[in-house]
Amino acid sequence: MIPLYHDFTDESVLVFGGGPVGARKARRFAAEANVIVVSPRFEEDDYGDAECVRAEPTPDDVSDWVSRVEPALVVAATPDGGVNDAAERAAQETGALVNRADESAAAGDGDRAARSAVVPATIEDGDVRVAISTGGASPALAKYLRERIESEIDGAGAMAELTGQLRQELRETDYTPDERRAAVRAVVQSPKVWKALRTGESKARQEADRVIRNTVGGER
Ligand SMILES: C[C@@]1(CC(=O)O)c2cc3[nH]c(cc4nc(cc5[nH]c(cc(n2)[C@H]1CCC(=O)O)[C@@](C)(CC(=O)O)[C@@H]5CCC(=O)O)C(CC(=O)O)=C4CCC(=O)O)c(CCC(=O)O)c3CC(=O)O
Ligand SMILES: NC(=O)C1=CN([C@@H]2O[C@H](COP(=O)(O)OP(=O)(O)OC[C@H]3O[C@@H](n4cnc5c(N)ncnc54)[C@H](O)[C@@H]3O)[C@@H](O)[C@H]2O)C=CC1
Repeated sequence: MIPLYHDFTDESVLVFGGGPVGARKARRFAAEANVIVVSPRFEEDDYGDAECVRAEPTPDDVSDWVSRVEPALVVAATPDGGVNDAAERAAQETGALVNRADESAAAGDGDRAARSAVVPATIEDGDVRVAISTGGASPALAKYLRERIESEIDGAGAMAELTGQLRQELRETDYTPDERRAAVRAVVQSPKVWKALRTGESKARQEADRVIRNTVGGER
């Protein structure tokens, strides 16, 4: 499996099953996509901005839903293997991606359905995103690693913003490409800049300018 970041803006995601798992996926995708959840019951507190449609499709009904909604991604999160199988087939027939919540992807690439996608454990800090998958083998491990890495990358979004700005500014100077690279690397490695970004106690920008001066000399 190869990780990709997919932009779901203006796309639809069709979720079958409104239990805890369907609701979690709905919340996740509704941050960006138009999400429709089809389920006979909706007992969770939060489905994000998803549209919840009360229905209990049989396996035969599922492809009609998929043709009508034309989703980019189908999520199969019902406890009914027949419905989830039908959702997977319908997704494949229409060219949509499919995420099965009920079936371990641990079996290995050979046994995974075509067009199948796994939802990773994700950490977001501004434009910085870290996604962790165990290839389906151990979701609990993906969650545990996510919790550990979360504290590691505190401030990364702010660091991305700061160094994004610095990269632009350095392009306008007479520094050579090698010097520019060294300057940006020194900033992202600087414990003082990280500390300034995390605590807001001192000015991160000033600290970064100091690091750049120490690395490649004064203004040019
Ligand atoms: C294949 C995959 C398909 C998919 O859903 O995309 C899948 C499948 C299954 N999960 C199961 C169980 C659990 N899943 C979680 C949690 C998460 N599961 C997520 C993803 C994935 N789960 C995909 C693979 C990801 C990878 O590659 O690692 C996360 C990362 C993302 C998310 O879902 O949002 C989210 C953590 C989010 C976070 O906290 O950051 C917990 C932990 C908990 O709930 O505390 C448990 C209980 C402990 C355990 O079993 O490990 C079962 C057994 C069900 C049963 O026994 O009935 C199956 C089915 C099977 O394995 O057959
Ligand atoms: N991927 C993951 O992280 C996890 C996956 N699972 C798997 O995902 C499945 C769903 O998990 P939960 O939400 O905890 O299950 P759940 O049984 O609590 O909820 C399932 C939902 O599906 C609905 N449903 C039943 N028949 C349906 C149909 N024909 N069409 C549409 N909706 C229907 C039910 O009304 C219920 O709202 C489980 O059966 C399990 O195999 C379970 C735990 C974690």
